[in-house]
Amino acid sequence: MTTDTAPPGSPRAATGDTEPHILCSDLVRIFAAEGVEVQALQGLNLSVDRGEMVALVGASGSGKSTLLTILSGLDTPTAGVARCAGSDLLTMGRKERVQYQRHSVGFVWQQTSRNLLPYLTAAENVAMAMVVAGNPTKDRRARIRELLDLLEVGYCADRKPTEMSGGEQQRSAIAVALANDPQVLLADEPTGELDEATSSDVLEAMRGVNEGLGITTLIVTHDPAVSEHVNRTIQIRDGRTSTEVLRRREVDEHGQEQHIAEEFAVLDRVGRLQLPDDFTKALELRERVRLALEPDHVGVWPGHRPARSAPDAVADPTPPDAATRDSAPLDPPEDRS
Ligand SMILES: Nc1ncnc2c1ncn2[C@@H]1O[C@H](COP(=O)(O)OP(=O)(O)OP(=O)(O)O)[C@@H](O)[C@H]1O
Repeated sequence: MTTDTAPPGSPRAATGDTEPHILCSDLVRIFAAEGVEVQALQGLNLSVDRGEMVALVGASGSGKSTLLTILSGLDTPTAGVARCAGSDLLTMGRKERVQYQRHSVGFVWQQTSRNLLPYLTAAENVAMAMVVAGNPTKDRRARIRELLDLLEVGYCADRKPTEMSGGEQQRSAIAVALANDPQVLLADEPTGELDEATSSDVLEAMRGVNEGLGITTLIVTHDPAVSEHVNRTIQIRDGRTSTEVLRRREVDEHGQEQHIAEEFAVLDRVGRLQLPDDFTKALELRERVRLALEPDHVGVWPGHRPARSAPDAVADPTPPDAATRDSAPLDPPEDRS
């Protein structure tokens, strides 16, 4: 277990929780297929506080679905730490795993056919999730109505999936995922099969659920518009978290509300970080680089170019090639892809 201190002002600091609601530390998942090993997760670190809504983005094959499948309890990591809603996902036994899947997490998949049984209505689909989890029958009808109304699909209660639009199906799927009051909602490309306007509605519905019920929400997506609906977007690259964009609102000196987005590189416990592709390409950084500690930043220079004024960039931290890249802001990940 790694220790983790809640940053001041974070939801965890406010609630006094000592542990993030989702915690992955040096998480590894290796798949062996036809004698070849694939390292889908290569020491991934992730910390999400209770009540946060976070988007996970990244290129195809970067490990997003692998991570979500582990967090949903459907797959077991090869090594590392993975804890979610108080459960240890590496050591939990079969019985605990079933309880975890039924009560601690709710899941929404991209394919509506995987979320809803086609021969049941929306209300029956929610009821089925409750029955399977052994939830008491008392007040079940009222609870189903309440959930469908919350997702604004109360009028679809008696409709089967084929009688609903894609957006209505995904909203009903969210109601199913919430049937047993999970602490964490996980969604893998929930808007992957929807058009832009419907996607926005579904993401807004998820935000409503996150804010209204306080459910910690993690969404894997390729949808660049997701950034408008979450305060934190984490990019995964090659099985590791690489950058994070944090968004906040501020009122400027003219009383106008400003939306501010800042991108950060993720630094892990042992000091590793990933430089963005466009940075490494711009300076032809490869294999090894020169580093220098400055009073308020760390300089990085190409290792293959000779430093004109000094053979050792650490001894003389201002080689002429350094230019001013160290102060260049990172672009949002979606803008770079
Ligand atoms: N069951 C499996 N067996 C073998 N390799 C796998 C398995 N599942 C995933 N992988 C491999 O692990 C890597 C990460 O896959 P993953 O599905 O997590 O990526 P992703 O970021 O979700 O991609 P996409 O955005 O295309 O869904 C890929 O190289 C993939 O081929």
